[in-house]
Amino acid sequence: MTHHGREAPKSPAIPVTVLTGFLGAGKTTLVNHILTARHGQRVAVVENEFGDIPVDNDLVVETDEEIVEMANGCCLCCTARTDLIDILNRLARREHLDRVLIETSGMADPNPIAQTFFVDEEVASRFRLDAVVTLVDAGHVTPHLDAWDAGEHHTGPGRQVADQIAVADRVVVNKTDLVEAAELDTLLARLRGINATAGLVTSCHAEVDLDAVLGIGAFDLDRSAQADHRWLTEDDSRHWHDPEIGSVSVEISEQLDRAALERWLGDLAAARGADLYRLKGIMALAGQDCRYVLQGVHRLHELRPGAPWSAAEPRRSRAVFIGRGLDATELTAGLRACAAPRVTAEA
Ligand SMILES: Nc1nc2c(ncn2[C@@H]2O[C@H](COP(=O)(O)OP(=O)(O)OP(=O)(O)O)[C@@H](O)[C@H]2O)c(=O)[nH]1
Repeated sequence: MTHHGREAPKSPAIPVTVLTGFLGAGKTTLVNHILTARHGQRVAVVENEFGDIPVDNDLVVETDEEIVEMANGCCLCCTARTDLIDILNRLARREHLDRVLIETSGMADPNPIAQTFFVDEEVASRFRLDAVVTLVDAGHVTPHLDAWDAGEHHTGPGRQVADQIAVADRVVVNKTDLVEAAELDTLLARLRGINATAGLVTSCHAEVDLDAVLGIGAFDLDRSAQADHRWLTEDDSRHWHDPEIGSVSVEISEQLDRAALERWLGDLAAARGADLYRLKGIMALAGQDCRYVLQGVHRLHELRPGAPWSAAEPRRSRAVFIGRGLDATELTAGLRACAAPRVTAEA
């Protein structure tokens, strides 16, 4: 484009951080940590969901200056790379954008996402990939890595977990509160075995120094000797998902009884915890004026008060369950059975 016969000055490329990590590792927690830190930057967040009902955008903190864009549907890596290009090109037209964070779904292979920054010219001219940051759940990753080591390469999520660690420029080992020091040391050594070059940082509730995750410059041209050329070669054999892993979304209009919900969640965790990788939702509890945020990873879950319901908003509960061999009918019926008694009697 010319301006008064001269080349218009090119604005500097906007750095993009791809946040990846298995379900529940702490990606949204890290996004919120970054958004709420006092860095004075305008940050756009691109969220990708695994599940029919978008929940993640409700879990990301609301701030005035940041923009949240959604890329719904299946994994970004399978179907939505063109969506990502469209979103980025739209974002590029905005003024004052300092940085983009892409939070991938816990099931996504970050490889094709990162490739987008090299293969699409328009994107490449506006944005530069800063780094792939992989979150690891210190409390839950070990069984996945054990399965991977045991050769279960095609039957479990171990491959995704190992891939996400392998492609990282920085690994954030989160949830250190869930493990003893010795266990953490063993895990760190194991992670170095999978990826010897990525810097490792540990965190609790993803509270890391921003310098540890932003401005890494892993793909800078002047550091190209270190660049990982796997990004530039499309290899379909790496593009794999476990067919048994899926998501079940449930949306119900009845208000829920908190005690019944807690009881059901406890039973579900006991019976299906190993296969229930992730559980999250916005719950409408009877007698409460605010939404309740439900978060779960395997057998652990928490239900805590969130933002108040706005007057116009229907008080509905929405939940997404992600795991292996989940039974949609059973989950839907289970959640419905938690409806507060008064509402059940009217139904
Ligand atoms: N104990 C503990 N819990 C944590 C920590 N960090 C995050 N959590 C909790 O773990 C749950 C999952 O965290 P998220 O940030 O939503 O994880 P995520 O990777 O975005 O999850 P997906 O979107 O499902 O892939 C939430 O209940 C968090 O509050 C931590 O350091 N320790």
